Amino acid sequence: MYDKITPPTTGEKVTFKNGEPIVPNNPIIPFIRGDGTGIDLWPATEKVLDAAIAASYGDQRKISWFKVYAGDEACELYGTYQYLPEDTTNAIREYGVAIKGPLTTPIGGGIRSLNVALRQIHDLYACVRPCKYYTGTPSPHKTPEKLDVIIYRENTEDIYLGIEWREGTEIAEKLINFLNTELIPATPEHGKKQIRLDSGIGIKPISKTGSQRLVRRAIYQALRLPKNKQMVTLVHKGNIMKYTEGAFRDWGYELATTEFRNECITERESWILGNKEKNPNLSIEDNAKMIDPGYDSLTAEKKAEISQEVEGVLNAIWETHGNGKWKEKIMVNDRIADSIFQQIQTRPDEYSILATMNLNGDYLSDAAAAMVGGLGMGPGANIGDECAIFEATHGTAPKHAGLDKVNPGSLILSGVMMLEYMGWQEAADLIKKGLSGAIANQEVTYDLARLIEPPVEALKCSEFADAIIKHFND
Ligand SMILES: NC(=O)C1=CN([C@@H]2O[C@H](COP(=O)(O)OP(=O)(O)OC[C@H]3O[C@@H](n4cnc5c(N)ncnc54)[C@H](OP(=O)(O)O)[C@@H]3O)[C@@H](O)[C@H]2O)C=CC1
Ligand SMILES: O=C(O)CCC(=O)C(=O)O
Ligand SMILES: [Mg+2]
Repeated sequence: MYDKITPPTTGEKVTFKNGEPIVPNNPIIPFIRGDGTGIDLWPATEKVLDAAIAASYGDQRKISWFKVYAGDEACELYGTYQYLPEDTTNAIREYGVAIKGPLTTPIGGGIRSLNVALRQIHDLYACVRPCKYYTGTPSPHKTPEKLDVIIYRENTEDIYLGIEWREGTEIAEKLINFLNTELIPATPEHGKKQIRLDSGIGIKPISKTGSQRLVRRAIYQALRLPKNKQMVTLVHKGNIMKYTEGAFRDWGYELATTEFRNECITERESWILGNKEKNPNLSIEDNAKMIDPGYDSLTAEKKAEISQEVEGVLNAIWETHGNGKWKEKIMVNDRIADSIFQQIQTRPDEYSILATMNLNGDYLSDAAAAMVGGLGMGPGANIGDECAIFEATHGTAPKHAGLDKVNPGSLILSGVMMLEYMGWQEAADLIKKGLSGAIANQEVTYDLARLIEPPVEALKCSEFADAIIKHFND
């Protein structure tokens, strides 16, 4: 079945039922070492995962690792330009759960991202990136411990669909002419806008299906969190791009208030109910004024719309959510993308799950990781209904490659996410304990060592892995 790889002789496949993995005690897990610093990160990660599993379960549980190839290593084995062989995608499909190091993507020309290709091929529509502070981690932020968010980033559309045409090509020119002469004039709201002929063109599709399945996963995750963290924030730039970013927000709210009606309350609904709770005799119009401070200067039509909204909410959910019952529900709100970047810094503890489209989530996950110690501490997972691939938020960091230097914390914590996904919580907890112990003892790699005052001597990547294992016994 495979051309150049051979699965381990012992172990079984992970299977899936209703989107959840069923994990045997000896799963076969494909791994991609990765380009650049992958050569340093993967051995450190494998060592820590194996040690934690052995310490937690003895010989009752064990991963049989299955080496598969992508990126530079794949070209060495399979030949020129064979960056993502079918062997690799077939193995990931067959075994269901995989983990990978980073893979290089050239800028401008060259191959399209292998990382993105893997997410697309396996329909791993939710990119899940928790940003949580480990005590003692040096951070550029004053109160990093207040940040504890999980970014749910849509992982298959928006810029990831990758539909674009280079400036000057026949199709780009054809498309620009079609837009300028037919589509834009046919859409009155676009006025006299025209696209310059020397433009590259990219298409940014945001679908209702893609948005809602992502938000659905985010809400399910919120249901698993403690009550005070049950909050989902829809991140968008809907003030500028109404039918893509704005639609993402609207579809998110629609899902929350239909499929999860009993579990969710929106922020605006909470204001309407809260106003009536404080003053049971409040008129619909006065309530409308309170939820929309600019109410008095609105048109009659807009005022009527807001009053209808208030009346609609009271009629629909006063019985089920009123009299403070809404405080027990998942709070769904939304924030404009630029604003959320400052909000997570100025009011980090007011956020929990951030549901985003693709590009916003890409930026936001690096920025949030920086607050809790940097990219060396940023884990991630790409989750679909019948497959999952775990990988760090960062890339190949080529200038550090092969130096046994970079922080493996991000890939190790991605492994922790994998263990949790598999239900192997004891091993996951042991690694978190070891990591916390190493950091508290200032046994850290260069990226964290340079932030500590006074600076401490940095451990190598491999030494940090050993330190984590040593601190299992703290
Ligand atoms: N999922 C994936 O595989 C991803 C792949 N990429 C690809 O990676 C390549 C390089 O991208 P680039 O923009 O340089 O971004 P990187 O994330 O690879 O690196 C940027 C900087 O982040 C810091 N950093 C990254 N990883 C670690 C780590 N493990 N420990 C400590 N610090 C770390 C380093 O900062 P400093 O030097 O200041 O210490 C590094 O120079 C590109 O080809 C890009 O497309 C990018 C993102 C994700
Ligand atoms: O695939 C790449 O090169 C970049 C991917 C990326 O930035 C991400 O997954 O956050
Ligand atoms: Mg990124």
